[in-house]
Amino acid sequence: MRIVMKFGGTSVANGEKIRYVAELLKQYHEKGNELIAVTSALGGVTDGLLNTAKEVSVSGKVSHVKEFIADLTKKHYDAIHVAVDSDNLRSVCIESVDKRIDELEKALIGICYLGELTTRSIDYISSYGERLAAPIVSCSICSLGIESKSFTGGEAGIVTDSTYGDAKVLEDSYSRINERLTPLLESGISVVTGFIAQNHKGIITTLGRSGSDFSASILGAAVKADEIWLWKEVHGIMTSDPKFVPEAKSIPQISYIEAMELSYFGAKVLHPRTIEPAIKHKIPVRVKNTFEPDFEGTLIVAEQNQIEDVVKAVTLISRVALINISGAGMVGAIGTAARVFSVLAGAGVNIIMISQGSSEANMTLVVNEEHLEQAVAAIRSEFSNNVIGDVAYDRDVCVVAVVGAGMDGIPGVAGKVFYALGKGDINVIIISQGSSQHNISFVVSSADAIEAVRILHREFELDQQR
Ligand SMILES: Nc1ncnc2c1ncn2[C@@H]1O[C@H](COP(=O)(O)OP(=O)(O)O)[C@@H](O)[C@H]1O
Ligand SMILES: N[C@@H](CC(=O)OP(=O)(O)O)C(=O)O
Repeated sequence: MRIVMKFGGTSVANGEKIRYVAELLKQYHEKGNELIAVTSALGGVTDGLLNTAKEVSVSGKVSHVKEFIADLTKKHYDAIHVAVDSDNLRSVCIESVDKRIDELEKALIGICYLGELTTRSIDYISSYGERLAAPIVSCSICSLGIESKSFTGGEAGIVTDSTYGDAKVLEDSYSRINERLTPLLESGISVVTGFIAQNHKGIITTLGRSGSDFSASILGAAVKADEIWLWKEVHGIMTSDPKFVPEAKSIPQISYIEAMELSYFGAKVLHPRTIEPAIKHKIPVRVKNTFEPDFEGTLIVAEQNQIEDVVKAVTLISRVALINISGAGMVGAIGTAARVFSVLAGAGVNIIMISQGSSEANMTLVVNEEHLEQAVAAIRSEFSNNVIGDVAYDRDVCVVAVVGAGMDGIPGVAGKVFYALGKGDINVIIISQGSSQHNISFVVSSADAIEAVRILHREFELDQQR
């Protein structure tokens, strides 16, 4: 089988884990599979890079850069010493890591002096997590006697537009990746950085946080893989986030559409755009636990399962905010909603949920918390003519969603959801159901959110073995 295997930050968190991953790849390689590995940054490194860049762009403290670089160097040197056996390979690996850390240090010091951090520089800085990880994973594979070379996403052929932080992949990437990586499949395992790509000028771009899943899917589609495997620290896609719902169970099979809805509604197990290239080329995606490789995990496929559960999972999106726009002037004022949407689009704000009562005197929107200030400012400036009386907001909210294609056309699901919440004394602030009928989502206060998820998980008996 031809498989693209992606390992997330928790799977390559340190030298021991990288070595384990290399051994896992070796086993699958020796069984006759053709493999491409996609690696994320060592756990926590991307956050560290971003936090440091933000901090020094304000404080201008070069000493802070030096401390961060010393820690980062130690973390990667430690990993190399454990993950790479031969002295020769170790020094090759250290040389490539040293070169990258040196570039990174210069860039961070530049940010200290400039005192500004553009979206382009954020992508450049955050790319170093994966750019430091890939040579270590590759050298670890080599030290087990298998040929391996590492590539950045751009070197592998992923070219995007210049929407830094959330770049869109250009269509010609697929044939370029195929030309560059397919000939290497027979001889060994190519290791490609997840998350990062480049624009047509060769400037680094990123595919959005947690974008390594998406990278794997792009590469899988390009080399016409039989399957794409995403290795994680969990038993696949589960009926809820096991961090909040310890009884959550692994879902053996799920459709592309359900997986997309789950990731859109906050299941952090999958980057929301991961499935797009897989759907286009009908490639099955497996989500597996790195540390229990014999457990089947979840298979994501085009077809629905024969025996459908009405609800497959309950998800939670935190770090969102609610905006309530109200005013008597909105009643019958044609085009108000269009103006709100267009002004928010212009301000780069993504709307997660919308609700408008038939009285038309108010409209409620849910946006990512980080977009709240720009959203409120944009709406206030657009409606200075008193159509809108007030723009209120609340940061203390979460979106909860029940997801499952089986609820399509089945009466009573919404009734069951809201009856159970009522019984549990959970106040629902707004409700939304898409016309796809694959989800019902609603907003509750942050204080109630985890309890709401647990209540629904029990109500739909998701804690029972399937
Ligand atoms: N429905 C869900 N199923 C499985 N994991 C979930 C779900 N919702 C949220 N998660 C979280 O997603 C994370 C996925 O595993 P992780 O190894 O961190 O992936 P990666 O390193 O690829 O980002 C877990 O930490 C888990 O808590
Ligand atoms: N390292 C990047 C990309 C990524 O996908 O990471 P992970 O696979 O650990 O979620 C991030 O933290 O966003």
